[in-house]
Amino acid sequence: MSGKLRAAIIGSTGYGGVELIRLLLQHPEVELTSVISSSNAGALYAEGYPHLSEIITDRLEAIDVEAIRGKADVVFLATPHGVSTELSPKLIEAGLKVIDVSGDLRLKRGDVYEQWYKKKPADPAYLDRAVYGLCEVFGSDVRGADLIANPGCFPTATALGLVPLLKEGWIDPETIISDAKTGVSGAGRGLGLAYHYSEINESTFAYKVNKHQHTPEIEQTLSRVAGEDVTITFTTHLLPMTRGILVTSYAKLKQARTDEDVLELFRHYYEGRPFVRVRPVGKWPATKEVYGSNYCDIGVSVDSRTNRVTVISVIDNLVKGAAGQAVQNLNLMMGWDEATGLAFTPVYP
Ligand SMILES: NC(=O)C1=CN([C@@H]2O[C@H](COP(=O)(O)OP(=O)(O)OC[C@H]3O[C@@H](n4cnc5c(N)ncnc54)[C@H](OP(=O)(O)O)[C@@H]3O)[C@@H](O)[C@H]2O)C=CC1
Ligand SMILES: CC(=O)N[C@@H](CCC(=O)OP(=O)(O)O)C(=O)O
Repeated sequence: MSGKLRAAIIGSTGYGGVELIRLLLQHPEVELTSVISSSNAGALYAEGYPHLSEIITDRLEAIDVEAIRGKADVVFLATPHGVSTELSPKLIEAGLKVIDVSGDLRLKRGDVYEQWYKKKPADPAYLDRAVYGLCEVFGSDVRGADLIANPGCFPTATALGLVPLLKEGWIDPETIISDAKTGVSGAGRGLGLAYHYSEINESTFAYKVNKHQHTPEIEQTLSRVAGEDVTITFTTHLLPMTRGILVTSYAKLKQARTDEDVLELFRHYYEGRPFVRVRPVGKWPATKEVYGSNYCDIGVSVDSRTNRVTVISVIDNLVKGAAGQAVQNLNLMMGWDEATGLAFTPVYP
């Protein structure tokens, strides 16, 4: 026994799962004990991911709650929507801690989940029990929790760019528009026509317009922070890049403010938070500047003619938008330093 926390990953063969492996392998308090697959148990993990040859020599294991209980203390679920709905209650009842990277436990209202995900919602007892792990905003709820709903990629970037303004009541909640762009790894490793090289290369397009499943998740966070119902216009676009999300949000300020006022508000709100970097006025963040890292970089500006604020936030969808925030949540759950195992620099260029 190493004395480390033992971790298993269900959905380990997907992009979220393989990113969790990268992060957990160099986490000083964690030992990765089980990589699990619903479809390929028995195969060598590295056969599907040759970049991990001689690094991960394990074979994939089947989903077996009893076996997982014998090998792990915490389970990460990086599975398609609908899987955690069924599996998380069983894992929790077996005494395991669970961090769910999928959308199944994020929305507190089952009817809203069903409307946007077109799937049966989880048992309300587990929706109540799941702590929504947007670390910089609700991190204090995560300490000591055993079931975490890890936020979605777009909701992380969008909410971090709007929360300080709503918390202080600086913007009119009815005027928020968020325009989001993502790389193709956001869609996972599965094949799809839209992600075919010749379809997305040298092209860009909007998708799920007014129907994106992250809309109610963003609204749930913003409403919680604002203390009133917030409804936003949210549009996602696919770009020909592998990783990265950039969200541009616009809203009407209730009073005249300057660039410096808004900058100061953001700097104050995120003071001491290791993964949010607020850029100086006029310096706009790029996705490449957070590539492979757990940072969310934010730039702000006020248009004095319209008294609208523009906020630009960027993350790596697979790190701060998925595996990195999941590890950050693990750190908070366990009472470790929030940045344990995550203090690496972005890959640049
Ligand atoms: N990609 C991203 O940027 C982000 C993804 N997410 C969410 O994380 C989750 C995983 O996404 P991602 O890794 O991109 O997706 P992938 O499609 O790359 O991987 C999903 C994995 O789930 C496993 N799986 C499929 N069906 C089942 C099943 N019935 N039971 C258990 N496991 C199953 C598959 O592996 P196998 O067949 O080996 O079991 C597959 O490798 C999704 O819910 C996604 O929405 C969240 C934030 C960002
Ligand atoms: C490019 C692409 O398709 N991205 C996905 C990102 C969603 C995701 O990753 O899933 P969660 O709902 O679990 O956060 C999408 O827009 O639906």
